[in-house]
Amino acid sequence: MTTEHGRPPAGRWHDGTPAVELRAVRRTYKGRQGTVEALRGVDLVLGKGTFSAVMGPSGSGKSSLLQCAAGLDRPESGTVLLGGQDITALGENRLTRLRRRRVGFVFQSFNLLPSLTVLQNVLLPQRLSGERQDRSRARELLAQVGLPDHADRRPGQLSGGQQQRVAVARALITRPEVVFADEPTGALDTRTAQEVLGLLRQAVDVMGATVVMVTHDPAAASCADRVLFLADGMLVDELSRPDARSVAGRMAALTGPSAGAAA
Ligand SMILES: Nc1ncnc2c1ncn2[C@@H]1O[C@H](COP(=O)(O)OP(=O)(O)OP(=O)(O)O)[C@@H](O)[C@H]1O
Repeated sequence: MTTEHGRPPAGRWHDGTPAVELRAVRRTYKGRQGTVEALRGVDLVLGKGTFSAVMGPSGSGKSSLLQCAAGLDRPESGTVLLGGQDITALGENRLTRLRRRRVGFVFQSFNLLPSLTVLQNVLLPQRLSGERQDRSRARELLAQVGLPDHADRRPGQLSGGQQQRVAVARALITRPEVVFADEPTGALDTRTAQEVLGLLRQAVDVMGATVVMVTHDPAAASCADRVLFLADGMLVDELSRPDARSVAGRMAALTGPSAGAAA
């Protein structure tokens, strides 16, 4: 796998099948300050084999959207479907099993286990879900993310960019239908960020995965097929085949002095 990414070969894997669907999803938080409506009725369909970026001002509901879509959190009301299956109707144990087998995660802070080797970290989702641990696939993925000789090292011996590559390999080990990435490049320098984005892009283009990525960075968002813009818990805009300049322009409209009017 190279780490370059260009424009997606549009629709190579995307046949119109929905990978993730949100229907009238609401999420509220009750706190001392009162009730916060983090998501106020979000409807969304993300096609199989597509790369979507989620952007919006701070507090607009991006993480809440990702958490609900990934089955890490439950909406107050509304429905979330993964591969056509209603995950909001599942009990905790079945939801956990489904997440482990069918969903991959990449976080800003890498979240590798320091006491495990790189190879063991990549195999962890299979170990947790009780599947056979496929060491040859793990080594293959490590080679694809550019770390063929790092399997026996510990995460602490790797750079931030290398750790995030391991996290991408780990996210892909179970051949998940959807990879959810929350600010995956937030802790990386520009060049390393581009390399990690290239790996996510290739997961879509080569493996047919569906990627959903929250980001604050217009350059990162421009690697996606589609950018969704949230404001005040609602989807207010979107861009297809984005470039960094147009993404930055839309964001400025949401965060600038007349943002209320734009949203
Ligand atoms: N656990 C919680 N308890 C109370 N309020 C919460 C909680 N989590 C999120 N919120 C509130 O819900 C709203 C949406 O939060 P969310 O984290 O989804 O936004 P975000 O767009 O991801 O923000 P950021 O870009 O700053 O990470 C915010 O007003 C936030 O304060």
